[in-house]
This record gives sequence, structure tokens and C-alpha cells, in this order.
Amino acid sequence: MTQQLIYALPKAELHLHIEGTLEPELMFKLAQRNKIKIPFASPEEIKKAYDFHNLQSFLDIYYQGANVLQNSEDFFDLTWEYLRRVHQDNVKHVEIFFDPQTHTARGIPFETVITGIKQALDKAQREYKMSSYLILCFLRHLSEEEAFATLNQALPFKHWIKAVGLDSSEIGHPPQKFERVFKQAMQEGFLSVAHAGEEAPADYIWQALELLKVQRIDHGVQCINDDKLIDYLKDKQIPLTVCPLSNIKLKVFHSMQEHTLKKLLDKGLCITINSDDPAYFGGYINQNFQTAAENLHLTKAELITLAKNSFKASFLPEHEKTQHIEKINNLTLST
Ligand SMILES: Nc1ncnc2[nH]cnc12
Ligand SMILES: [Zn+2]
Repeated sequence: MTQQLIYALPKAELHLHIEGTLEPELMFKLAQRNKIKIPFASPEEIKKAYDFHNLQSFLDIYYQGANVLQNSEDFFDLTWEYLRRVHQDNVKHVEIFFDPQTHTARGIPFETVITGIKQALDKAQREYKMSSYLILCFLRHLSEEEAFATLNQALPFKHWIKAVGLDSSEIGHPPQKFERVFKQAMQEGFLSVAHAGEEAPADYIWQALELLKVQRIDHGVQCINDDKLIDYLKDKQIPLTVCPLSNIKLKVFHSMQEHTLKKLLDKGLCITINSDDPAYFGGYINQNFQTAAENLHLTKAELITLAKNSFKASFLPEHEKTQHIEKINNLTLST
């Protein structure tokens, strides 16, 4: 029943790292195609290595996996596999993160990365009528100078990129470190988001809001410890792009029953459900909805709110948001 409702709801995915959709089978295939050595003899062996105890232990494996991505065609295949997969989950709009520094640091040109991804996004628009935006993420463990260099590399492709974001190792790399880069990005016309309060305290969320002036917070679950922040997020309806399976795999919460997303929803925050790095965390968007629904006893009305929030929190123009939300309203009436 719940599964049918989750499938039936049109959804937007707003927190998705394209490099995190690299399934072991594709990693293995690309390693062979590009003659890249990986320390695994089969896709099954790759899967066995996915046992994480925190964000950093995941990132080490995630950056290593990305080494198999070499040509535009590889980025196309990666992106197309993801879009094909979430088309089956009834996803109508995606806002996808990509990490150019993971690739340019290995000598892969920015252009190679973005053209491969963009061709797949265009194909999904044509074949599935799925809309999309790209969000360029700066790696926060690298320097401000390197982030500025990446922003400059992005400028010739500005028309393909909606927003900038901030990801990678959070603790020790506060949003403040990128205040000037985000200011420059804003002047270039980009919107902005940032990972904040995934592992690090609520203060990082305040910094992302006040210094980086972000429109959304990625994760943000640590806000639960700061009542003033909760009131602020509620009053301003600043969305949190929450990723339930990711938070369990990376031990942000011990179990799904302890996840705070329902508490935040009850408090009136604009919460959305997303998959983060589905190839590594054991599920795409509908699986995230399903596991959260089962363990937190989410009602039908709450699942509908979460789907509507995904469009409300998106960067789509207002009239398109309204169209998607109307479709959900009509669907609700007929079920
Ligand atoms: N969950 C996450 N947090 C920070 N950086 C990431 N890069 C990919 N997934 C991430
Ligand atoms: Zn993320």
C-alpha cells in the first residue's frame, strides 16, 4: 500500500551526487573499458568493501571509485543509468551535484565531465520529459584558491549550471572558508546550497545561511540541537534535503527508528527525502521513502507532504512547481 503510494507520487530529487550513482557493475565495466586498475576482482568484491563507519571512511572509497571515469562517454553512461533508474521511481525533476575537482585533479578536463553529464540530462528531457538542473559542488577539504579556480573553469558553461554547492569532509572545513567564493558565484548569477549539519554541529548551518546565503541546506539534521535555528528554518521555510539511508550507513543515527526527520516535519520544517549516493548506501529515492515510512510510521498525508516539498524546495520556476503540486493534489483525490 505504502509502496504503491510512494511510486504513484511524482517526485523531485534535490540531493544526489552523480559520482555516488556509480554502481559496482558499471565501475567494474569502466575499469575494464579504460584499463584502470582497481583493487577488486569482481562487482561482488566491490560491494563487500562498502562498510562505512563515518563520512570520511565513505569518501575515501567514493573518490577511489571515481577514478574509472575518464571520458565524456563514461560520464554520459553514469548519468544515463541514474536517470533511467529514477524514471522507474516516478521522478520528474532532478537537481544533480557534480564534483569537478575529483576529476580535474586527475587531469580530466572540466569540459569532458560536464558535456557527458549534460548529454544524458538532455536525453532524459527528450525521452522522459524529466527536467533537470546541475549544481557544481566545491570540495571543502581543498583550498579556497582551488575552489576559485574551479569557479573560473565553470564560467564558459555557466548556462548549464544552476547553482553552486559545498560537499566532502565536513568537520574542520566550515562554510566560512568559502564565503568569498560563494559571494563571487552569486555575482555570476548562480544560486547556492551547502552540505551543513550532516556530522558537524548546528553552527555550520548558521554559517551556511548567514555567510554563504544558501537557499537550501543539504542534510541539516544537526539542527535538532538548536531551537533558535529550528524556528528560523521553519519561519523562512528553508528546505533541508535529508538523506535517510545515507545517515544510517554513515552512522549519523544508529538506526532508522532514531532518525529525526519526522520530528522535524512535525515541527513544520520543509523536509525533503533524497538518496545522496544511492550506489553506496543501498537505495534510490523510493527506497529512502519506503524505509523512512516503515520505521518512522509516516502517514499517507506525510508522504504526500514530502513529495510536494520536493517541488516546493526545487529551483524550478513557480509556475512549474505549481503544476507538479497540482498533479499531486489531483492524484490524491483519485486514490
Ligand atoms: N554525504 C556526503 N557528504 C559530504 N560530501 C559528500 N559527497 C558525496 N556524498 C557526500
Ligand atoms: Zn550529499
